[in-house]
Amino acid sequence: MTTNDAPPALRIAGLHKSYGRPAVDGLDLLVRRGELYALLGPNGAGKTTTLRMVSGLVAPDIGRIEVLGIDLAQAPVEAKHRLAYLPDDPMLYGKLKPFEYLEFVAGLWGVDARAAEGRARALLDWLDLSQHAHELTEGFSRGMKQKLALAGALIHDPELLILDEPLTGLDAAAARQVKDLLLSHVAKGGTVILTTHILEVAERLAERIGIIRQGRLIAEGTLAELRERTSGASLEDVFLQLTAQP
Ligand SMILES: Nc1ncnc2c1ncn2[C@@H]1O[C@H](COP(=O)(O)OP(=O)(O)OP(=O)(O)O)[C@@H](O)[C@H]1O
Repeated sequence: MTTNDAPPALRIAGLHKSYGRPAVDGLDLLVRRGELYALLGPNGAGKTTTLRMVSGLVAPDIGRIEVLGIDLAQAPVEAKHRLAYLPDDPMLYGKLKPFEYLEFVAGLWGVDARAAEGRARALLDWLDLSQHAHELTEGFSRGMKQKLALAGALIHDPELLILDEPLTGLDAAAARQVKDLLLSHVAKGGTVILTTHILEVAERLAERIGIIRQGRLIAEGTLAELRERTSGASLEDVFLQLTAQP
């Protein structure tokens, strides 16, 4: 099977989830392998709920999710092994040091200890956390915790990386490190799906952008394609036009 025949990184069809009112309301989405895809939408549009369903943390009411061609409902363990999900409020274990945390996460994924050690070192170096290797994470700043959680998400080298607001609260240097890491993941053939309210991030990083409103995909394309659909000059103009009520 060639790469072109390979199933997409993510295929979502007819996805619904209601909490009394619909949070996700008939969502269809396709993300190709090797793509960096940004999912945008106003507050409460259903972005986090979608990502949580794709990660297997929340069960859909109706709909189908395929991760790299694997049906999440039929083979949840196999599908979840191929992805990593970084929530916007990741949980770390405060009494662990960065290496211990990464070793622990690697163990959960069944990564060989030696491979995990090398990978942990490389990730901590990349994210500029090596000088804090001997400190407990409970003393880390929010940005440092976020970077360590990202390292944890990458420790088993997932093909599909799903991130909810990965750059919120990071300073300029940390944001650059994280962006470079995401671009490198994609350059190596991995896929990244992220949500962000920082439109500049989507503008600069994403190959394609999907905009959801009230649980449905209302527009999708490259920035140039989205601009063509509207009279917007910037992504902010496009976003505000497309998501304006009603
Ligand atoms: N566990 C839950 N229980 C009840 N309602 C929920 C739950 N999770 C999400 N919702 C509701 O579903 C809707 C979509 O929420 P969701 O968090 O997916 O939106 P979002 O696009 O990620 O928003 P934001 O940009 O503000 O993070 C909202 O109305 C929210 O209140």
